[in-house]
Amino acid sequence: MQAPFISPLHTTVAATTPPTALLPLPRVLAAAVALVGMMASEGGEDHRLTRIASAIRVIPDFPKPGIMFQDITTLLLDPKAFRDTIDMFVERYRDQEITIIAGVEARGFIFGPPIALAIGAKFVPMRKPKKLPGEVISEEYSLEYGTDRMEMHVGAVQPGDRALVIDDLIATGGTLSAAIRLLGT
Ligand SMILES: O=P(O)(O)OC[C@H]1O[C@H](OP(=O)(O)OP(=O)(O)O)[C@H](O)[C@@H]1O
Ligand SMILES: Nc1ncnc2[nH]cnc12
Repeated sequence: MQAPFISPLHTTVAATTPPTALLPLPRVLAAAVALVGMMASEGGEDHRLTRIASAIRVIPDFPKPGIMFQDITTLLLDPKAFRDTIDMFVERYRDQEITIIAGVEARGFIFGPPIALAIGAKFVPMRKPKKLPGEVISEEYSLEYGTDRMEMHVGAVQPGDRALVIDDLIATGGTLSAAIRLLGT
């Protein structure tokens, strides 16, 4: 089994300290979702994690030297591991009054919608620049290998909404932080 990819924000941001005080409206149950972050914080307590961890392929030096790329496309080829992944998030968040799943392009678009449907929440896409047709708000952020900008439709989130951000992993945390700032805006 590969070594779990460390996702330091998951426990502090998503699991234990929702930064609702920082972002009063809409309330953001911050959310991090890093599949592998969950593995790192929960160890081997759930037998499903072993299969999920094994299903994620690690490709060294992609897209540039020094990056250990965590490839979730191999997880998608394993229906049981994919199902277990969705189920674990649903079990964790279904009773937390979440009204919005915010999925980060592109891999948050794979995991976010099934979780949203299962918990009865709206799905809000957080997109790369110039993809959304309506009025947008945007945030720039730094990545492990570059910079990017994220956009969200104005009005997608209403006061009182409680949002969960879904993505496949956290590396620097820049993407997740940008998503939280956007939702707070
Ligand atoms: O914690 P961070 O350093 O911000 O990195 C994590 C982000 O990087 C990856 O997406 P990427 O920007 O590569 O876009 P993609 O999903 O479209 O490939 C990943 O899916 C996260 O969104
Ligand atoms: N190490 C990594 N693996 C997969 N996607 C990433 N995005 C940023 N860093 C990454």
